[in-house]
Amino acid sequence: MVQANIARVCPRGTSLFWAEVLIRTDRNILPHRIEVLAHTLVAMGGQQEEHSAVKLFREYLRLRTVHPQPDYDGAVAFLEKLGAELGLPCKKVEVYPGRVITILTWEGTDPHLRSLLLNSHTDVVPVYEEHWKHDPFAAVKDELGNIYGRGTQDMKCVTIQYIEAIRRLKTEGKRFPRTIHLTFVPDEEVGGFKGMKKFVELKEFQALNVGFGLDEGLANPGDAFTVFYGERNVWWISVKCTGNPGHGSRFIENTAAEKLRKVINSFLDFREKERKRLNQSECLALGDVTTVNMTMLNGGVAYNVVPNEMTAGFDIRIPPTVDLKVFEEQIRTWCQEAGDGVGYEFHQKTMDQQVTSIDKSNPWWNAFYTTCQQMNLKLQCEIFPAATDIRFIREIGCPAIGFSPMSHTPILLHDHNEFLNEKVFLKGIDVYTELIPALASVPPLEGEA
Ligand SMILES: CSCC[C@H](NC(C)=O)C(=O)O
Ligand SMILES: [Zn+2]
Ligand SMILES: [Zn+2]
Repeated sequence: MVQANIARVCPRGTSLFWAEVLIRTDRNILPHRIEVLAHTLVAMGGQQEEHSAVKLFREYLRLRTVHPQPDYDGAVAFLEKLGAELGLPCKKVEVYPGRVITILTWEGTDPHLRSLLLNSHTDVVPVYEEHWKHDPFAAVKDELGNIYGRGTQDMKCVTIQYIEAIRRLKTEGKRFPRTIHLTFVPDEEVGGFKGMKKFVELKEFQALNVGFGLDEGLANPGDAFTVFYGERNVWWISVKCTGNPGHGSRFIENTAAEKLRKVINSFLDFREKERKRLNQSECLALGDVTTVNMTMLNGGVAYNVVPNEMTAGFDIRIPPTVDLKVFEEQIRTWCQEAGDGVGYEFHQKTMDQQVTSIDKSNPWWNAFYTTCQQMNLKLQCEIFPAATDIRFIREIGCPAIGFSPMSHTPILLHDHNEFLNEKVFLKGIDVYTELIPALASVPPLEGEA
C-alpha cells in the first residue's frame, strides 16, 4: 500500500529513494502522509542528486565565453581551479594580449615519449536569444535531462568530459606511459588565428612533444559516433568584375554586372553538380564533396549609375581528395570566360591536405578503434565539413582525430536551442575513461624509444 502510493506520486521514480528512507526511519507513517511528503520532495526538486560532472558542466556553460567579448579570464580561472583540484600543474601561455592558452599536464611514467594532446576551445558563438526556449547561458535542464545552452555541443561538453575522465583515472590511482596534456584554447570560433594557429608556432607548444591529438567532432543523430580523420580545405574568394560605367537608362556595353552574372553562373552551376552528386550517392557525406556558396555581393552607388566594379564573395570547401591546383585552374578559367577585367583574390586559402590514417597500421588509430570496438561503439569515419583548430595540429604533421562522443543527438552546433542530454554527456565520460588510457599507453613508436 505504502509502496503503491509512492509509485503513484513518483511515477518516474523521483523521490522514491527519499520516500523509502522516510518509511524506514518512521514505520508508523500513514499512507496519506507519505503522499504529502513525496509531493513535497518532488516540489523541492527531490530527484536523485545530480551527478557532480553534470553540475560542473552546467557551471562551465554559465560562463559567458561568447563572442564578440568572451569572458576568457573567467574561463582560465575556472580551468586553473580544476587543474589544482586534480593536482595537475597548470601553465598559461598568452599568445596575444588577452588570448591565453591554459595547459594542464599529467606526466606519464615515460615522459620522453610523445604525448597525448586533449584539445578543446573555450569560446562559443553568439546566440539569437529570442529564438531560445531557455536562457542560453543558464544551463537549464528539462524534465528529459536535456541541458540547454550555448556550447553544450560545441564544445564545453568535451572539455568537462576530458576533465572528469582524468579525475576518475587519477582517483583509481592509474598512471600511463605517455604524458597527457589538456589544452584549452581561445578564439577557435573566429578562425583560431589568435589561438591555436599562433600556439603551434611557439616553443611552448613544441615543448609539449605531441604525438597524437584529440579535438572536437560533431554529434550523430543515430546510434553511431562520428569520427573525423580529416577536414575540407577552406577557400574564401572574392571575384572582382570591372566594366564600363554609364547612365542607368542606356544599353552600356561590357558592364561589370554582365561579367559578374557569368561568374556567378559558373560557380553556382558547379555547386548544383556537387549538390546532386552528394544527394545521389549514399556513400558520400558532406565532407566528400565541394560546397560553394555565394556569401557576399557588393557594388553600385546609385540606381541610375551603371557601376564600373562589382564583386561577389564565395565560401568554398574542398575535400582532401581534390587536386587543388586543378581546382584553382578551374576558377581561373571561369573568371577568364566571364570577360576581360575579371580577377579574384583569396581571403582564406588552406592548402594542407593531410588526413590522419585510419588504417590499423597507425598505432594511434589502432588504439582508438580497438577501444571503441571493445565498448561496442559504432563508428562513422568522415571528413569534417568545416574547419576546426585541428587543422593546425595536422598541418605540423601530427595525427589527430576530431571526436565529440554524442550519439542519438541532433547536430545543433551554432544553432538555436543547442542542447545535450545529461545521459549522453555522462556516457561520453565513460568513453574517454577508456580511450585516454589506451592512447596514453600506445607502445613506443619508431624513433621514440
Ligand atoms: C577558416 S576560419 C573559420 C572556421 C569555421 N569553423 C567552424 C567550426 O565553424 C568555419 O569552418 O567556417
Ligand atoms: Zn567548436
Ligand atoms: Zn563552433
